[in-house]
Amino acid sequence: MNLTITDVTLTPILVADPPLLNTQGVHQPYTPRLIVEVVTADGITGVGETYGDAKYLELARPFAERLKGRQVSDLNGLFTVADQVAVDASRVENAVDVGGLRGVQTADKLRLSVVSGFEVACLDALGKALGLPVHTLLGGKVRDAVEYSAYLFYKWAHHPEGVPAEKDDWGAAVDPAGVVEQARRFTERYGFTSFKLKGGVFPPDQEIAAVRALAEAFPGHPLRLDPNGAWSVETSVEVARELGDVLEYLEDPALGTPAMAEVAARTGVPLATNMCVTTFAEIQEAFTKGAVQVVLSDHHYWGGLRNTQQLAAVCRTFGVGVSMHSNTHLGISLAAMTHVAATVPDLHHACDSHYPWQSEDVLTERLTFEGGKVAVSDAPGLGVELDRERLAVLHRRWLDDDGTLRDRDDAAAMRIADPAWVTPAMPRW
Ligand SMILES: O=C([O-])C(=O)C[C@H](O)[C@@H](O)C(=O)[O-]
Ligand SMILES: [Mg+2]
Repeated sequence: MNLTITDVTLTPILVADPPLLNTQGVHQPYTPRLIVEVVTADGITGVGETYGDAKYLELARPFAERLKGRQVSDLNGLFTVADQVAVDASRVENAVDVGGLRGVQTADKLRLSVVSGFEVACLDALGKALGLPVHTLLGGKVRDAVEYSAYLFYKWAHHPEGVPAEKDDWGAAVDPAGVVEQARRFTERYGFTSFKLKGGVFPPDQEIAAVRALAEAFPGHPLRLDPNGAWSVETSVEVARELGDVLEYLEDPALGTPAMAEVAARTGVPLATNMCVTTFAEIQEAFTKGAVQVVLSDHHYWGGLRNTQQLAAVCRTFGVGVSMHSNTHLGISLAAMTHVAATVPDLHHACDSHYPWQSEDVLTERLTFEGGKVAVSDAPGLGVELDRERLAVLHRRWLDDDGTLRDRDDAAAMRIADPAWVTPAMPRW
């Protein structure tokens, strides 16, 4: 068996995205992703997926060059390679990530997000070469299916008039009744039993009313609300007081570890984060201050599936819960999330996934949710197959774009509907 990497292909694509609202603005009609393929000397191809914005692409290209001649099994070496790739200072100075939804941008965060795509591709190739599923390479699954939550968004019925976009059949959700209707569709289509509402869009009293309506429609089901740090400490404490009896956790109510610690000290509602703890360096302060009770891991942020396991071990050590965060992603990443989640012993919360919002994919067969769960594949590697025709179509869309959609910009998308829109100063309420 020859595990030497002989070729690496990077395919940036644009995938359809519905008009989902968050505190920064609204999703653009198409969003960039990067598909990574590594090929071994034996002709085995492994696939990975990560962010596709220009700042990731410009790191992924020199990274890919350095991989040729290395072994797909040399996963630790990926971090050494990442350190050799220079990050342009302008990419990290005063910059925020994912439209401001992932905290402050750093060179490390950029590098780790790139490593994650390659690590998954290497694990897929290695698994295929050995005839073993990725979860076995990670030490073995402790469950046969991974539970996901319904990721509810306030949304418009369609993108603004005149903007080229794919249609979606979810309808609008801009009030409590719309949110409950969307939740019903999620349960009918996918069987989800827990619900997360993306907040920070409307004033808190309206979002409290939406969560109350969900609690009434789905009594006893786990509920979460995530305003992406849009509230002051006082507002966060007030919302926690109002919704404490129905929330499984409140996600990033306030921005930054000190504010989260203050909120945590003043409420009994557990706080979750994918904003103030997104790297190992941020753990110590947050955990010693008791700022978060649940960390939402994300293998793209943390540098891959093995780092996600390490994060879970640190959380376990400190008695902090762990679950999973999601941005827009396709089936390769859902498969990767499912493999790693299957190996984490104490995963007590359903994971987030945007996948139901994605009508397009690059796989020959979409992954499915049964009873809100994705079955853990025992096929070699990730257990997914690339649909090269679809990949080519979505890449063509990326090639044809004049640059406006190649970098995610929720504020720019919002300005099309509301020219006066400026990214809100935080805290917004
Ligand atoms: O949990 C979160 O904070 C997110 O999922 C961030 C995402 O970027 C989401 O808010 C979105 O895509 O609008
Ligand atoms: Mg969040």
